[in-house]
Amino acid sequence: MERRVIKIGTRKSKLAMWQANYVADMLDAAGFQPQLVPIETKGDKIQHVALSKIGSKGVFTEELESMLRRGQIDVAVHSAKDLQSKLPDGFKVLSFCERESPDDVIVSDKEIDLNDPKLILGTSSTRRIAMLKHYYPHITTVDVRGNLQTRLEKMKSGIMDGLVLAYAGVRRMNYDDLVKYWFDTERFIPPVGQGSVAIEIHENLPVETASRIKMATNHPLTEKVLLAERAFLRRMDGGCSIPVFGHAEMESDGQIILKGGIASLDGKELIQRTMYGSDPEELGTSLADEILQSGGKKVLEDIKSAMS
Ligand SMILES: NCc1[nH]cc(CCC(=O)O)c1CC(=O)O
Repeated sequence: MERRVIKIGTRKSKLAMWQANYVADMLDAAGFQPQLVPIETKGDKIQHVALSKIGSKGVFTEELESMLRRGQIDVAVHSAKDLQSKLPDGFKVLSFCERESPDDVIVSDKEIDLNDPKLILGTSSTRRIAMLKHYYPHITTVDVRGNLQTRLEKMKSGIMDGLVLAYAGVRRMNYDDLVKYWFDTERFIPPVGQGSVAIEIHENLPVETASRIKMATNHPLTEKVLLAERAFLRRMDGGCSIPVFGHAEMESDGQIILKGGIASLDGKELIQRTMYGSDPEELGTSLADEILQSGGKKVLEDIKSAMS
């Protein structure tokens, strides 16, 4: 039988290419003929502006989605964390690949003492900044954007002592030996989706092909917890520039445990709750409602008005 070609749309950064190759390998093993189609997105081109200021949702996904819609690619590979919680009409997440550790770490070429009153850490994430301000108010943060390689160069030039990054990306780029501190998942809850690679498709992809791709790439356990996290994010109406965090795991009895919350931009307020459930959508939505009713709504509105 002829191997069906699957065109995989991806961003061009090294990490994005790692993710696309990871999916390509799984498709190859399942009898497809994968082909990478690397493209540059708006989010990659605008590097000097903080992401929270570019503002528009989907700066990393729009171009890939228009190629999916036109059938120029069959699937788009993203970090699950970069995918909007509400996809445009006609699109869906087909697969969530097996999750790597979702935690944040500090990467540096020297030892890091979190109690050092002069410590300067690089990050552009409003969530990481708010969390740092909350738990370590003496730490100074500086904005740093660009791909992992660019960020590491900026760090080595001495502007900052270390970078706060997702361990998953660090691992995939083989920078394990630069990890100097591992944040505790219980306190420093990661963002929704961190650590999992997601495959997005448009509904015009033939159902038969879609289901074969899903069989070859989807990790059902990861899918279940990610659906809970994403339902939570959708209800929170967060967007990537709001310090919303959420992380779900499967308990041994088959229940999902979902922890999540929101912080104010200055880190002074941090609302966090934990909930158990078996239906991912219901669980995610209930946790968000609980947080919104417990002061989260006010925090969210204050952030939105500060940003507009
Ligand atoms: N913010 C960008 C981004 N998008 C995905 C990852 C890698 C981790 C992942 O795939 O979840 C990173 C780097 C980081 O946050 O340190």
